[in-house]
Amino acid sequence: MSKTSTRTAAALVLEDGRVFRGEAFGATGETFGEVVFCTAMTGYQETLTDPSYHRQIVVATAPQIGNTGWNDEDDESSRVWVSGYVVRDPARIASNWRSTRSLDDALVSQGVVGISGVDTRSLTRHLRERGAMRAGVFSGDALTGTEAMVGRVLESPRMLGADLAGEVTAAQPYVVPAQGERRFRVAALDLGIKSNTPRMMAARGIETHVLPATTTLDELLAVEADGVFLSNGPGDPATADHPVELTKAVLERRIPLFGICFGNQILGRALGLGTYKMRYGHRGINIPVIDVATGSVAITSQNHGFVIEGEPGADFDTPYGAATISHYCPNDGTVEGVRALDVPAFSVQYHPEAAAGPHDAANLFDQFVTLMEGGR
Ligand SMILES: NC(=O)CC[C@H](N)C(=O)O
Repeated sequence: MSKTSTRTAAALVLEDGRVFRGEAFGATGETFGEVVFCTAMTGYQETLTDPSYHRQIVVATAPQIGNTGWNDEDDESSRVWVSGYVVRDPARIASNWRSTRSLDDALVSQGVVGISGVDTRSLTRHLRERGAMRAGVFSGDALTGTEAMVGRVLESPRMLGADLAGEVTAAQPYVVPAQGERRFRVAALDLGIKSNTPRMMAARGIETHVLPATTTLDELLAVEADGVFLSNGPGDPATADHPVELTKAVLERRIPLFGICFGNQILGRALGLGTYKMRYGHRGINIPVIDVATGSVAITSQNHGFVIEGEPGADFDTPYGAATISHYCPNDGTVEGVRALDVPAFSVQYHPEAAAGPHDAANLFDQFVTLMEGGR
């Protein structure tokens, strides 16, 4: 149990000159990133520790944040990755049987600069209309004149063209064992993998070999895996040339392949599709996805700002045979999945590992198992 006692003024400054004033939350200082909003009502610990949010300042649209504190179990990686956190009304008292400290304390101890007391509804409407953009959070000595702060924001790097997987990937390969008997071995390219992904695989008898983003084809093949997994991750998929080349080699060899989010964008590129930056992306845990083949809807966890080009349900030719746009989002018609029809490969833009989020899509890990069974 702890509370934010001192009130230090803070400002969120957007690159278009709009300023939102509030109070320092977490660490005091300055931070920069692309400001994006996340509509999840729960799961802030998973969001903040998801490497895909690297270099992003996340705005929580849920007005009350921090109620369940911070625990030792729900981290999706070894640290908080968001570059800043914007909330309306932080809980003054954290209360949960698993909580070991407050959200504020967790942010302070990891040096993450945040701001509270912001009219996050107004901010979200602004971002929805103008699109995600660069921003900075300033407090303490860093809080200066608006013009100077806007200038600092304009000097910070853009998300378009950002190559960030190398900044979040594991330095060394490591293995997550299967639970119970080992049925399969998977080589997982870590572009910003979340902890729950190998856990979901382990529960299905998969031993996961997590490999750094710079892994060569020879190193990948040396794992002698039954399947290859392409993880989620931060940055612009248009920069992910090395993972795309690896993926092409995997498709040529007909090794079963499954990808999530960044991994979907990489498979899309390997199949010849382009990617583009969305106006404000999809970030939340109740986003609908339609499976074109069955017409069924899954409610899913998502966080992406880029997307593959394509028409839902359209088949297209690739160097590896035919492929199809398998899933789309009914909110805006954007592509949510792609599947190769002549080689064993598929991927989705959403998060079947669902940390946090609903479990509607968990069966995609079972589909990966089925593909690997077919590959034997
Ligand atoms: N969660 C992810 O893998 C995100 C993929 C990519 N960085 C995007 O924003 O679209």
